[in-house]
Amino acid sequence: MSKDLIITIAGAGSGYTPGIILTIMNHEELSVKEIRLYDDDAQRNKDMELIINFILKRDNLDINLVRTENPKVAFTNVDFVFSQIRVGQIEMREKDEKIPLKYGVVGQETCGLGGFSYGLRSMKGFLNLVKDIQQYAPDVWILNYTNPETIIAESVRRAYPDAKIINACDMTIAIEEIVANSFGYDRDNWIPVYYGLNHFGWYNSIYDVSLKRDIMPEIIEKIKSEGLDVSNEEPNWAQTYTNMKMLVENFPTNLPNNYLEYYLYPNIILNQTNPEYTRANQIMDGRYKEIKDTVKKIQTNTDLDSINYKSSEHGQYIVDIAASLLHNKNGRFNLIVPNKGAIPNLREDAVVEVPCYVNANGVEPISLRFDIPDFHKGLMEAQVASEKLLVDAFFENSYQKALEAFTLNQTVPNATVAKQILDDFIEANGDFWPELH
Ligand SMILES: NC(=O)c1ccc[n+]([C@@H]2O[C@H](COP(=O)([O-])OP(=O)(O)OC[C@H]3O[C@@H](n4cnc5c(N)ncnc54)[C@H](O)[C@@H]3O)[C@@H](O)[C@H]2O)c1
Ligand SMILES: O=P(O)(O)OC[C@H]1O[C@H](O[C@H]2[C@H](O)[C@@H](O)[C@@H](O)O[C@@H]2CO)[C@H](O)[C@@H](O)[C@@H]1O
Ligand SMILES: [Mn+2]
Repeated sequence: MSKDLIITIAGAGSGYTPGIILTIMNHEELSVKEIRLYDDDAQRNKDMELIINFILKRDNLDINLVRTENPKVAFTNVDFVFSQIRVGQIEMREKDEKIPLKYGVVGQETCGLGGFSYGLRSMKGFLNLVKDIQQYAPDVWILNYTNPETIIAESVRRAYPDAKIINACDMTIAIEEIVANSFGYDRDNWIPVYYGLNHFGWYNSIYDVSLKRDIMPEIIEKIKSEGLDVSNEEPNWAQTYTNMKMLVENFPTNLPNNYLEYYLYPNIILNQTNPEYTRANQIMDGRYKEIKDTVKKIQTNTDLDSINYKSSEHGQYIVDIAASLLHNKNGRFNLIVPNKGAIPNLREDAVVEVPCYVNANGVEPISLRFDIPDFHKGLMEAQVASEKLLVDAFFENSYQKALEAFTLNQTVPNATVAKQILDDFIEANGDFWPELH
């Protein structure tokens, strides 16, 4: 295969970049001649350039690597953009998590009010990114991981309805992976039927083609009796997957997305959270430190054998989507798309996460053959409405809509607290947020 593709990674300073590039380089169906690292933080971009150059040389991988902070250079003549930006970086994530916690409310990156604070920031930065991509590469496919994904997807749909964007989340494959590994299944045999909003959904069934039955009921029983095997997980994710047992004990009809813990059990999550040292602090001391340590090792030529970035499920998922588009493979992926009847008894203008086929013509969502239960529908309707109000607030510069969004969020006990947290976030976000009046 002759090498022809150019891929740009936007938000290249992210610690996910080495895993994504290693997946690209080892993928049999993608023949890439150039990878461009694009980030608006030159230092983070340079650090990643150094790491990627080291890996390419070490592994004898032949590719043209370009580093740029200039959108024109990043996007001209490119075939795919993989986007994974974090507007405001980790320092603002820390505020997203800690400000609600001051008021006894869940503080999380993508769920609850932390997710709304991130959402208003992320929409502003992401829509600028899409504007640049549209200017220099109007026909390019954007494969997006940038969070919070439902809010991003809704805002792009309103501002750039013709943009070719696929919004994907790695959470469901991570759930499937840990379930399969815990109980000895082969998930290559699975046809999962999943529905929801991003970080807010449930499995309806998991048909195993080799066992010739829906194995979701027995998976739920196994989680109830044995719990998931969290021995290979870092402590934060181990706690999350351990909490899945409680979720299925109380709601045993469907395998849930773990992120529902923030909406169904905020009381328990608050007890498990240290308001002085949140997930952002763990990442500063983890992924961020690993990047800096790796740069130092390369610069000082020491301990190079310990540099251990690997291809991962996270990279595999987005790269497989690109291959399915390129080679018309009709691969099946859970993606974040306008509902338009895919979930028949949910408002058609919701942005939902459902199984989709991906081919040369883009994304073809699968319509469920059943109505979702009232419990899920009720939870989702409140979530959809609150997320839509937040997007309205962004486009209309409306404080009132933002307050309504915050008040309606199911992690919030009352409107007084919603207003206090909103006002704190306005101050903390400054120019990262649109003006609200
Ligand atoms: N969808 C998923 O399932 C999934 C999985 C993992 C991470 N994510 C998301 O991917 C993103 C990256 O996560 P991370 O933890 O690696 O973050 P990170 O902060 O380590 O890296 C993100 C990079 O984006 C850069 N950036 C910020 N604004 C930018 C802009 N306007 N233009 C170009 N670059 C910009 C930053 O400088 C930073 O280097 C986040 O949005 C995160 O929520 C999503
Ligand atoms: O707290 P972080 O930054 O480590 O993770 C937040 C992201 O969590 C999900 O992705 C996980 C994935 O589920 C896990 O198995 C592994 O692959 O790492 C991923 C990132 O840590 C979630 O889907 C993302 O949207 C979050 O950004
Ligand atoms: Mn996700």
